[in-house]
Amino acid sequence: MIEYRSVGKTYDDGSPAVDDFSLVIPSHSTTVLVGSSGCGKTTLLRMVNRMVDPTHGQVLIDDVDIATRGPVELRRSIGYVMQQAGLLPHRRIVDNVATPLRLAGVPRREARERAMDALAKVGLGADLADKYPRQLSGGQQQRAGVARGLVADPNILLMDEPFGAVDPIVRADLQRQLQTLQHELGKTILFVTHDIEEAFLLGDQVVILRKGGVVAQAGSPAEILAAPADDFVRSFVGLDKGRRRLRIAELDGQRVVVDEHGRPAGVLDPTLDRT
Ligand SMILES: Nc1ncnc2c1ncn2[C@@H]1O[C@H](COP(=O)(O)OP(=O)(O)OP(=O)(O)O)[C@@H](O)[C@H]1O
Repeated sequence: MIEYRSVGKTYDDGSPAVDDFSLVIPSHSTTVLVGSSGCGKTTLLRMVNRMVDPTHGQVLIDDVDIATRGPVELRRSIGYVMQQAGLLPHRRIVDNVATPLRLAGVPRREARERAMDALAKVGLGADLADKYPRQLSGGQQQRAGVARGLVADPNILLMDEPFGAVDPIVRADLQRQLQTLQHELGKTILFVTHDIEEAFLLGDQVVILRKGGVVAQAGSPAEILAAPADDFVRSFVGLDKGRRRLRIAELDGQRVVVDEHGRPAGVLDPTLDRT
């Protein structure tokens, strides 16, 4: 479990990126921080591995204040996947993925084997292992970034807009794969995005932020959609545009679900009630 207790961060230039933020992130589930650019998402994410130290308040992991832990040791115990993958250009993919293990003192041969396993887990073939990042597509590089985040088998995985820079089809593929991996691995994932669709797709808990890291609403996607806290949330999740307000209509004896404007969103499938 990760807990933010009344944390704030003011950078040296005096701008308060986060004012007063509290949140509990349950273990073995995915929490998504979502909000517009500059609302403090990255600042909050980086507080968990001490890339950013709060100006006030505490961050606890399993009830231990992480200010009492060495930043280097802490960082090695937490997986981190960033936008643009962040691979070192002059290192082969397998060596990039093995980096967290090598830094932790794992012998070269074992680190390579484990890196190969991690690459397979994210769907990258062994033929890509000895290539350099520039020889891979953007999506493949992101997969390698996820493999590097997972290679040391951390309990916590921080993901900062990891799929932000790839096209929508590749992005959907990466999202599906993360869902499958998480189903299997059950990590505690903290994921940052500005895309509400991605947040609803991946998040068990979704935290909608306003500027200054102010929580507009936190809850499951269903809770947020069923009872948006205010007009800001209603607009942020698209409830004001009619797209998410659905009703049942009959079409040739079939029951279909349509939006406010009558555009079809899907069919009602009674067999799903039993799953
Ligand atoms: N190192 C820094 N020094 C000074 N100000 C910073 C620094 N990092 C972030 N900020 C400021 O803090 C605020 C929050 O930034 P942060 O990157 O946490 O937001 P974000 O929601 O992740 O934004 P984005 O989606 O654009 O990455 C912004 O106003 C930003 O300019």
